[in-house]
Order: sequence, then structure tokens, then C-alpha cells
Amino acid sequence: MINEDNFDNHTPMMRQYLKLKAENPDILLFYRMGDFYEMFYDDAKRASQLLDISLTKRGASNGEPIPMAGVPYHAVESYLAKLISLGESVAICEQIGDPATTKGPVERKIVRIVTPGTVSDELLLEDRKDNLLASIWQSKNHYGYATLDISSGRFFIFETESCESMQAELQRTNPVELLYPEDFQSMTLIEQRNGLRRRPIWDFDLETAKQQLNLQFGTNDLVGFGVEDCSYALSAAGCLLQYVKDTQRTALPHIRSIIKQSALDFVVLDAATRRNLEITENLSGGTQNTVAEILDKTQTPMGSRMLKRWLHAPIRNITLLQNRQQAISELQNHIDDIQPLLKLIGDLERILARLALRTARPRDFARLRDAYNLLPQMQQLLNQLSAPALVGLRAKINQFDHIADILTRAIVEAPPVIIRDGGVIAGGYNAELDELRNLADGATNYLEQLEIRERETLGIDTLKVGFNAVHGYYIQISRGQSHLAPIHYTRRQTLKNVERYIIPELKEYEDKVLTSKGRALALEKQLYDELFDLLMPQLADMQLSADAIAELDVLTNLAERALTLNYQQPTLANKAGINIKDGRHVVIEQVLQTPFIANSLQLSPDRRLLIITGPNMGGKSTYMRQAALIVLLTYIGSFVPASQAIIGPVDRIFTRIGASDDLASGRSTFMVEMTETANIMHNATEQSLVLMDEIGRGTSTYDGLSLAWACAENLANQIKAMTLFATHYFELTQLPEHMQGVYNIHFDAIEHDNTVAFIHEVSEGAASKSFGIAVAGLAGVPKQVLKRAKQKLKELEIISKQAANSHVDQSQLSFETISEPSEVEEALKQVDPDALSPKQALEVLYQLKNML
Ligand SMILES: Nc1ncnc2c1ncn2[C@@H]1O[C@H](COP(=O)(O)OP(=O)(O)OP(=O)(O)O)[C@@H](O)[C@H]1O
Repeated sequence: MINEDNFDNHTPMMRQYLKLKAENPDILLFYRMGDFYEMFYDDAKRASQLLDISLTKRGASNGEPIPMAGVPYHAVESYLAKLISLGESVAICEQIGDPATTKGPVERKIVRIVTPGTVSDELLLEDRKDNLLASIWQSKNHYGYATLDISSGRFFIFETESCESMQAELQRTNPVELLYPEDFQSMTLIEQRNGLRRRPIWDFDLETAKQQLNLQFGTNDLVGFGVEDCSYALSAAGCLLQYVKDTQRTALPHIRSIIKQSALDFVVLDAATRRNLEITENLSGGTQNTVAEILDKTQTPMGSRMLKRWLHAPIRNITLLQNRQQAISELQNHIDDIQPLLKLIGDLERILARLALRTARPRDFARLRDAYNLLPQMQQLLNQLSAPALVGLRAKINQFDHIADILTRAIVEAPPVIIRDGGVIAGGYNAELDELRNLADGATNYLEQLEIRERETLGIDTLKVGFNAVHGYYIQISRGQSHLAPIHYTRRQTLKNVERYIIPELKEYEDKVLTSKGRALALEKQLYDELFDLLMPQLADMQLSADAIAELDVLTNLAERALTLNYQQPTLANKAGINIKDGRHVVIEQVLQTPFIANSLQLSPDRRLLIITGPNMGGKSTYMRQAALIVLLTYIGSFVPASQAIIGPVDRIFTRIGASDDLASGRSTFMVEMTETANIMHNATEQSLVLMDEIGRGTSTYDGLSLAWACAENLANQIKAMTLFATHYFELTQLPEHMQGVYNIHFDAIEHDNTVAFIHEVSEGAASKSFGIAVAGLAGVPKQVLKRAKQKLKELEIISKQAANSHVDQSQLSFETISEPSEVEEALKQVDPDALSPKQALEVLYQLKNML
């Protein structure tokens, strides 16, 4: 451990290190020493574990050997990438002084702090995934939330009073780094997340936040953004902005506005729905067999990220959706022209962010140049298109001829990775640089002229001018002729057959060459820096253009997917209801070896709750999910896997599907199920699509059945949501007899010789059988167990028939539909009071009492 009290006992270098470390006590400090970044003490121990690098010791300071671990500077990116993926942050400390002129340790400074949520470096980012930094603030039950994508400057805020919607928003945005105040109350909301950063409360001060934001946007107040009153979210946003400034230590010109997100603009997907529908992540946390995997064949990483954002935030603006549909329709005839161009254009969004942060690499400039040189061609293609959305995109995509021209002249065809050794600025761009380079390369004919001149004046035919790395330039004369060398020839080196000399004139030339190398490099770096300044004024337009290109990529991709996967354009209707003809499941139809059976679905105010029964494996879950996915795709503007779809207004999609323990938060399967159900009961509306799959199965049969029954009743009668209700409780198939708007549909199977074949085709009416035991057989449950199960089933069926006539737990089974008349009631029915004497009447009364 380091004890700050005895700093004085340390070596000067360690004192410098410890001072820098004290500024960043909680994060790893990469301390630059020559070709390495070194870590010392506890940092060294931690880094050696995290990075699997060896832990060594270095000399001694304060009388103790210093634990040390290091990584070579040229490979630092791969180590940073690993640390960032583990949620760690790293302070990078560079040498900024000149070792030649410094006494004691060279001056060093922390130049930036790399954190998971603020990286912009290409090698540290997953290219097809958004990388968000977020900040959360809470006051009583109000939540304020802000997110920033540093590679696009997208800065959003969100406020809510509901824990569920805060959770949904956290899951939707899925930040890699999350700032929270040290007194945050709802830790259960966030404690499972990676990249948590505890911040002092004053970082969330509202007034400071407003000042910081105004300073950033160059505004006097935030009224223009319509966020002035969002005090909770602004507190979060202020802390976030401060954090980014602290870590980046540079201006952030690409963050120009802040946008408030309103739940009313979107089809709301709660956290469970987002998970269950496996939009970008499957239930095991991977990306295989997700909707995004099937739908994302975008040509640029920025398009891929945008598509995923769309999938997670379906919109409700019908005009916008219809514009997208129209664009997709028109683009279907131009896919082969546009996609190859998009591929060549690449990830402009992140290149522009690095430009804004002044961290762009030479290759970023080259790619920007190549992309902008393609824009005229892109404009020509877009000229032929007339859909309003595409006309709008064409205007935004614009053409940056001036920038393309500067970059074409400035940057060599294939520049090196970094500017450090030069070779980036092209010849012909700057006359002074050309001259210095010529000198530095010795590319003048001075040496040849000198050789000829000296040879002729001195009459020494073996005289040659040469160069070697140790001794520099020399004039060489053979030993036989060396006595002819004039006095001003100073001997430099004697070899076996030759003597080598230097003369003042040549020395002068040598100095000029050497300094011109350094000067050329310095000038080149200066020109490179100036390129940032030249491009910066156009940054906003270039970002707008990149965003439009990303959108064109998404729309073209959806056009291609629609053609390839045989999707049709859905109709967005004003009238409530969901009408799907021959719908298919986006993912399952792609992974099945056998043909997928398309199924239709009708939901309307008169047919709003469908009870779905059928065998296990019959296709109930698939059918329900495919409905949700078709609605979701409709609300991003995409075409859908169905021969026809008419989709009315939908405000939310809820799913209560499958159940898994949430052990981490201490909730059992049943608790998770009921929490999700409670959320639906509180928040669903007439315009919501609700999927309920086997609710109640996590508890005793009667409890479960009762809960399922009550939920179905509530959804159909009170909430009136459009509901698909899959169940194995056959009792529920009686609901339609008692309630308006409730219908049965079912899936079937055929049992044959101890096996079952599933039909996967939905039909009206209730299923007759559950085939549970047969399915267990398919799953490989041993024969004797199945035999016993069949026996037991028979017994249970008999008992349950009797039970219906007797007393079984009537307290739980108080449903009108399943309560048979009791024995007392039956006896009472037989009694004719007019035919009884008073004495007989009293006897009957006693009999009835006994029966009870
Ligand atoms: N329409 C379909 N066409 C072809 N195959 C299908 C179809 N629907 C489902 N399947 C196949 O059947 C399998 C089981 O479907 P699903 O999970 O929807 O059944 P389920 O009725 O919900 O079963 P359980 O009651 O056990 O949850 C799917 O994984 C898929 O392979």
C-alpha cells in the first residue's frame, strides 16, 4: 500500500507517479515510461489479474520493492479493450516534457480517461452496437435519466414516476456505464448492471446542470429544447456532461442538443417484453436467433445500430411510418445499386465523432475522403426516387465536394495507422512540406554533383560520396589514392581498403537533411491538426448527412429483407384491431428445417380476448410471439411476414411469457410471474396488445386456475385489451360462454402409436386434449414413468369428476361455471312445501341440517 505521508521518501519519479495516482484513486493509471505503460502497487496487482500479465518488481522506493506490471504502448488498444469490456476505466498518463531538456523525471500529464461509456476509438467499440453512457437521478418516486452516445452526440433525457418504466428504459438503452448518486435509493434497479459509477450528490445539482448544459449548447436557457422543466432528468444530464468533460478533456462540439423522450411517441415495450421477444438479445444473452439477426443485413455499422434502435423503440407517428413504408416499397427496385455504395461508405458516424473529439486517425480521414467521393454517385441514384422520405434523405445526405477535395489533396492513398511517423499528408498539398521532404530524403541531386565535382577537381577516380547510419555522410577514397586527399578532408573512418572523410560543406548538408526530417514531421503534424480545423465548421451538416445515410441503409435493408423473406406491407388502420392473414414468426420460420405453417389472427373490440389451448409443443407461444413481432415490425415501418396485415392503433405490447427465476434479485419464478402480471393489470389499456402464456402455472392448480381466470376476466371486461391468452387450464375454455368478446382458438395434434404429430395450424374452438404425456414421451421420459403417469391420469380424472360433485376446496373453486348443485340443494329441490305438514317440515329441516 502507498502511504501519502511519506511521499518524501520516494524517488522523484515515484513521487510524480503517486501525485497523479492520488488524483485518480479509483481507476487504473497507465503511466507512460518509454515504450511501455506501467502500473505500480495495487494497480499493478489488479491489472496483472485482469489482463493476465506478469507482475514484477521494480527497484525500490521508500525502502520497498515496487510491484509493477506493464503493457507495451503499441499494443495498448487491445489491453484497453479488455479492461473496458470488464467495465473498468483507465487514466492515460503521457510524457509531455522533452526528456533531452528535463532534469529529473519528464513532465507527465493525464491526457484522457478511457471509460466504457465514453470511448470513441474504433478498436475499443463494437461496431454494430450502440455504446451508451447514462446517468440516473432519483427524488422520492421521481426518476430522471439521461443517455449520451458519444459517437453521435445523441443526448436524450427521460423522466418517469414508475419503477417499471424506469426499468424498461434501462433495459432498452442498456448503457455500458451508469452514473448514479451516492445516496441512490432504488439500488435493486441498477445493482446488477456493469460499469456502475457512484458520483457525489453535488454532481447532480440542478443549477450547475443547467449552467453546464447552456455552456455546452451555447444557449441562455433550455426552453428551446423543451426540457426546462425536466428537473430530475436535467440533474442526471448535468452529472453526465460533467463526467464526459472530465474524462475526454477536450471540447465536445458534436453534442449540440438535448432531446426529451416521451412515452407517448412510442409503442411501449416493458422490460419483460423486450426480453421475451428476443429483439437483439436471446434469452441466454447471445445474439443468435434474434429478430435483429434475421433482419439486420445493413451495409454500414451505423445503419445496423440505427435499425436496432428502431426495433427497440417502435414509433406511433402514422405519417412517419407510412413514409417509411413508401420508401421501402420504392427502394425494392434499387437495392443492387444502393447497397454496394453504402458498403463502401462505411461508419461515417463514428469517424465524425472522432473528428469532433480530435482523436480521428489518418485512416479516418482517408475513409471520409473515399466516402465523400462517392456521394455524387449516391445523389445520382437518389435523384431517380420520389418517395417523400427518400427526397428528404437526399437533401440531408448532401454532397461535400469541398471537403472531398481537401482530403483528396491532403491525405495519401493508404495512410499509416498513426500520424506519429508521418507519411500521412500527400505530396503536392503543401509546397514547404514537399521541399523539406525532398531534402530529408536526399532526393536532390546535390550529392551526385558534389561527387562529380570533387572527383574532377582532385583527379581522384575512386572518390565516391556515401552514407551510413552510424557515421552519416562521407567521401570515400581508395587507400591507393588516399594520399591525394586535400587538407580540408577530415578523416572519419578507416576501413581495410578505403579511407572515409568528411568536409564542412558535406557536414552542413548532413545537418540540413537531419533537421529537415524533423521539420517535415513537425510540419506534417501541424497540417494534420489544421485539417481538423478545416473540417470542423461543417461538422453539423456532416453529422446530419451521416444520419441520413444510416437511415437510407436501414430502409434499403428493410426493402431487401422484405423481398428476400417474402414480407408484405402492412396497412396502418385507425380502427382498433389486429388482423393478420397467414402470419409467420420472423425467426422460427428461418431456423426450422421443415416448412413453417402460416396462421391468421383476428382481434377487434368484439373479439378482444382469445383463449388459446392445445398440446404442449403445439405452437401456442410461437403464434402469440409472431403476433407481437408483426405489430412491432409494423410500428417501425417495416414490411411483415404475413400475406396481409391490417394493424390498428397499439400503445403498448405486454408479454407474460415463460418464467425464469430471478434469483439475483431474490424473486422466485412465481414472484416474477406475478410481478409481470401486476404490471400488465396496472398499465394495459384498450389499445394494448397483451400476451399471456400459461399464467398461474407456477403455483397450486386451483390457485393458478383462479388467478388465470380472474386475470382473463379483468383483461376482457375491465381493461378491454387485445389479449392472447394461452393456457393448459381447460376450465378457461368456458369463459366465452360467460363473457362477450372472448373466443376460443386452439392447436391440434394427432396421437398415433405412442407418438404425436403436431399440426401447428390454428382453428376456432377449444382443444380437446393436452397430449402432455405423449409430449413427455417424445422428450425421452422413460416408458415405465409414462405408463404410471397414464394410470395416475385416469385416477385423477375419476377423482376430479367425483370432486366436482362433492366438496373439493369449494372455497377456491367458487366459479359459477364449475360449481355443481350441492347435495343439500338437490334434496331441497325435491321438497314440495305445500305437501308437508308442519311436523314433516321440521323433520326435513333436521335432515337437511344433517346433510351439511
Ligand atoms: N406454425 C408453425 N409451423 C411450424 N412449426 C411450428 C409452428 N409453430 C410452432 N412450431 C414448432 O413447434 C415448436 C413448439 O412451439 P411452441 O413453443 O410455440 O409450442 P407451445 O404450444 O407454446 O408449447 P408449450 O405449451 O409446451 O409451451 C416450435 O419450436 C417450432 O419448432
